[in-house]
Amino acid sequence: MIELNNISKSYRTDTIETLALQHMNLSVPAGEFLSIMGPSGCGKSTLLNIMGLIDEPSEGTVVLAGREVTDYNGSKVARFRNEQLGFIFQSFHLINDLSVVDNVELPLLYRKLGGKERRRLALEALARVGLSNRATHFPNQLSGGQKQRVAIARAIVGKPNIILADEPTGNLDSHMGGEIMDILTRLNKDLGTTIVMVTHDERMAKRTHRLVRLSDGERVS
Ligand SMILES: Nc1ncnc2c1ncn2[C@@H]1O[C@H](COP(=O)(O)OP(=O)(O)OP(=O)(O)O)[C@@H](O)[C@H]1O
Repeated sequence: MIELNNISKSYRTDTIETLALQHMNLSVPAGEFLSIMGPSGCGKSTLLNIMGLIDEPSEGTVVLAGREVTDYNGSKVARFRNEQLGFIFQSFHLINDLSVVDNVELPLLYRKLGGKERRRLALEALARVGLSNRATHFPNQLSGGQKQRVAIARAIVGKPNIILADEPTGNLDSHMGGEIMDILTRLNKDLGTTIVMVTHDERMAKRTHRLVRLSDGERVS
């Protein structure tokens, strides 16, 4: 389902070259819930961004949903990302001027769907994260845990095969973080969504199927 083949990534500025990932191989079967851990700066976000087609590798190939996507660009990347991938970030990335349900509908604006159908799907996604009763609220009227649940609803509204989550519980206390893990676990079990999650929290990582540890841009276990 996700295959990274011999991926390296270096960032160049005028004076320095940083090797963020070195010859990384990783295969994530469909339906797996995988966590990635490692010290700050070891390349976790870079890895997730390459899987999510947000960043391009300097070397190596990426296969997602059976397609070699390394050379995709422009509208092809945008479309593939919109249809196949859902993203969740540590700091939620909600739009404060839009209501909860409008935030959730955003990824659907790029699909050929009528307004009613978009609304129905957004409400269905909100029900899945237990937030039907907050649809007309605005993000600043919600707790951190609720904001992250809205972000999850937005990530799943387009029914992606893969969810990429960068420290989804990083800004939450352990109780709220546990609730977010409950929701992700349920999505993985009920819908078979493949999830790759970067975390700093061993307790969250223990709740996933497999843990990959990185150090200095390489897999160590
Ligand atoms: N746009 C960039 N330009 C230059 N260097 C970068 C860039 N993005 C990341 N790096 C460098 O690449 C390395 C890996 O960064 P990355 O953000 O992937 O680490 P991380 O493991 O996610 O760290 P953290 O846990 O602190 O978020 C770091 O040394 C970082 O400084």
